[in-house]
Amino acid sequence: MVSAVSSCRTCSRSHRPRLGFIIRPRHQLLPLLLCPGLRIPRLSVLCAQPRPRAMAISSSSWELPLVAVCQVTSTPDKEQNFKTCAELVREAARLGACLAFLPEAFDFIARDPAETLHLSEPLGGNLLGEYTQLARECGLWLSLGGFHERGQDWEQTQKIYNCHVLLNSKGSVVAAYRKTHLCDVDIPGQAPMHESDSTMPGPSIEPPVSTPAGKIGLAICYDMRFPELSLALAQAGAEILTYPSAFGFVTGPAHWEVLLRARAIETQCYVVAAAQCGRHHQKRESYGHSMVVDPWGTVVARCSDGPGLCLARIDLSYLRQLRQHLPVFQHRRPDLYGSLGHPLS
Ligand SMILES: O=C(O)CNC(=O)[C@H](CS)NC(=O)CCC(=O)C(=O)O
Repeated sequence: MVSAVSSCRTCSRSHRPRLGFIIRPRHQLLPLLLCPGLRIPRLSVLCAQPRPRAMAISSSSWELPLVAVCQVTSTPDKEQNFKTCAELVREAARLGACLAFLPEAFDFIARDPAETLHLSEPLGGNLLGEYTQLARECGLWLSLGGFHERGQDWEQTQKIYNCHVLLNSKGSVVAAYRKTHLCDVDIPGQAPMHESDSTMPGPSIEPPVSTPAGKIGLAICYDMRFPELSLALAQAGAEILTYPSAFGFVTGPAHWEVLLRARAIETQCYVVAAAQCGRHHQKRESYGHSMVVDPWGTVVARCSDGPGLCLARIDLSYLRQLRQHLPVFQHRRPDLYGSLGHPLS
């Protein structure tokens, strides 16, 4: 089967396909023929949609939008970080993704707050210019998960925003969300995090944005601990929630996957979480485990250890079916606990 020459479903040419794997319901791995022209970076898992048995498959999964989740180890070296991210984004485009997600602090992870401030840039700076060109060159949308942004108030505050920027395939900024919950935590066994030393909390939640993969609600990392935000985004129409992250090694194993799956199940959204991994410098290390969760709560794609990417298809007809079968948003009791879902209107 591997050596047969056939018409490729990825590039439509005839060639000898190469063997990859697809995850099936209940975590069976099934062999899959992949396009050999594509250099697959450290593990790419293409995922079928696991569904509850009763749900029909309405369309061929090959027609569904494909998204790529990039996992990197940012360091204080901005130029090198850009090179690594750009390589993954180009790979995502070659693999057919319409949207690539980069993690929080994709631009850099500095050694201390002073270095963070020193390396930061405004949205109109050089780095965003390079990403604009990259989006255009590759013809895909980019979720830039957490950019250290010098905002309009930089001169007065001398602090930055942790800004999640969404670029369309022409490289235009279509949304910018500034992290609203800052991570000021001291957890035994993990380096203390005092994000507010260098960063201002964002003033608002952004309405979900229409993209080729679905309506995206923007959030960042620590925000995932606040279901109020994800419910507000879901009630405002989000179909995909995004949590670009840099989780630590104590909270990571305990909370990361549980929180992401809970947010997916309770909002009935896809959840995309691109993560930092590995050692950034002497004082900082991140947990990795980038993943995509479907609205049923199944992890449909995950990155392996180290930098790389994984891919998932987004099936909005499945999401709509699931919301019909399990209409939790019609069963809420705001008369008992108030309404969390209308701050965006
Ligand atoms: O520092 C930067 O440059 C970018 N910002 C971050 O990495 C932020 C603040 S230190 N990290 C988190 O929010 C981790 C949350 C976390 O680990 C948890 O919720 O358990």
